Amino acid sequence: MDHFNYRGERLFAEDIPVTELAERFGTPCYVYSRATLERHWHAFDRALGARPHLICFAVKANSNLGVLSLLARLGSGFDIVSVGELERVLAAGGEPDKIIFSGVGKGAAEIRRALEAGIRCFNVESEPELERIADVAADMDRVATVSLRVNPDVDARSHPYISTGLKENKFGIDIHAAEAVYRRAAALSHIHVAGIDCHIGSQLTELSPFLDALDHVLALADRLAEQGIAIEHLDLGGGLGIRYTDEAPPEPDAYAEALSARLGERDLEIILEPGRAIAGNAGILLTRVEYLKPTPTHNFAIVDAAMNDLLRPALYGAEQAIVPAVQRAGEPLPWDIVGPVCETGDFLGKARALVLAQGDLLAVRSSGAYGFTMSSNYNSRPRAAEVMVDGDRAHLVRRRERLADLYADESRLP
Ligand SMILES: Cc1ncc(COP(=O)(O)O)c(C=O)c1O
Ligand SMILES: N[C@@H](CCCC[NH3+])C(=O)O
Repeated sequence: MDHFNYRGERLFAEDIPVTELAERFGTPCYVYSRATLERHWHAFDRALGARPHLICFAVKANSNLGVLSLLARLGSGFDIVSVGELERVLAAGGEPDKIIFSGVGKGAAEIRRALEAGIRCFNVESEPELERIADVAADMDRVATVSLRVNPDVDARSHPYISTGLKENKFGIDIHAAEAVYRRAAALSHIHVAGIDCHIGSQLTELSPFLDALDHVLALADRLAEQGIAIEHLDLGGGLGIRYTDEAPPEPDAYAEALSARLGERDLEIILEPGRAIAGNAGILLTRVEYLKPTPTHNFAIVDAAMNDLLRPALYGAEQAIVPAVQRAGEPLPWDIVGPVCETGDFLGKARALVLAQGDLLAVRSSGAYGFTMSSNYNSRPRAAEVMVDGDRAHLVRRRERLADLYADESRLP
């Protein structure tokens, strides 16, 4: 049995034809491969070998309970950015002491709930956040373990919306200001300083920005050690890219090897927070062609999935491969694959050379990360179903929303 991989070389879990999945579960529909998710998680875990480490899946990439529970059973940790993600991880059976809480805007109630649950560490993104965590922890008579997320001013060379490590970005604490904040943290009685955290962006296709950032982080760790502030772990964030079309990102092995070479004999636990590299090429979005609409300038294939289901093309101009479930003979035409939403930006792909007919089933590849999690009810469209394929079986891990769900919690004016 073979499935997908980072390079997206295989499309579907072979044991079940996607046509059957579409019949059973309807379209649009997200389909995930259990074997691929597991293989990708193990690839990171194995890559770090005997070095003490924790792979914390970035929940924002895919927060389906089926996906999270599968990873929890492998022993995965989780990187969360909200109390909503925390509750999902706990509901999926994730271990609290393997949860890392990132994000620039943690609310007091979120901090309280995370402390109550017993998470492993807060990645602190500003001095006022540090003070808030200390206050909440003092109020609860707990000690909060923290890392400071530093901003090393390194260009991830990714899309500007998903680059996070430049000094003009809102993320992290300027690495030059970080020492003073560490000194403050070390002096707070309800704070335990454990690590340094750094995440410079997503969909990185080269190693050098990661290594530049690591150099800055290691230099900071050395300066802190001189001041008596011992660092136990380095959290290097997520960000390793995947192949959507023709990218050739490094594999986890190569990444880990380069990290290890830099780390040498240092006694530091490594935490990684991969999201996309685990889930991206473990999922596809199935959609059906509703209408073909050739016009004098463009051929539009109107499909039943839209920007509310998969936002990446509209938001970032992202290109994801789109392939028909059944290949038709004939001369390909350039088709714009568009959804029913009332926006010109509602497209899944542009000028794709395909032979199409009304009713055809298409798969948008590499949709397992930042697909469903970024979906919305725009145009009052119900969210798609999510299905997990496991060998020759498939089960629904989230049903398609019913129309009544869309207004169940609203009320008319009295
Ligand atoms: C703090 C943090 N950790 C981890 C991730 C996961 O990133 P990726 O899906 O690129 O691995 C992100 C998103 O970029 C993030 O902001
Ligand atoms: N949503 C983005 C990635 C954001 C990463 C979150 N820090 C994408 O689809 O590429």
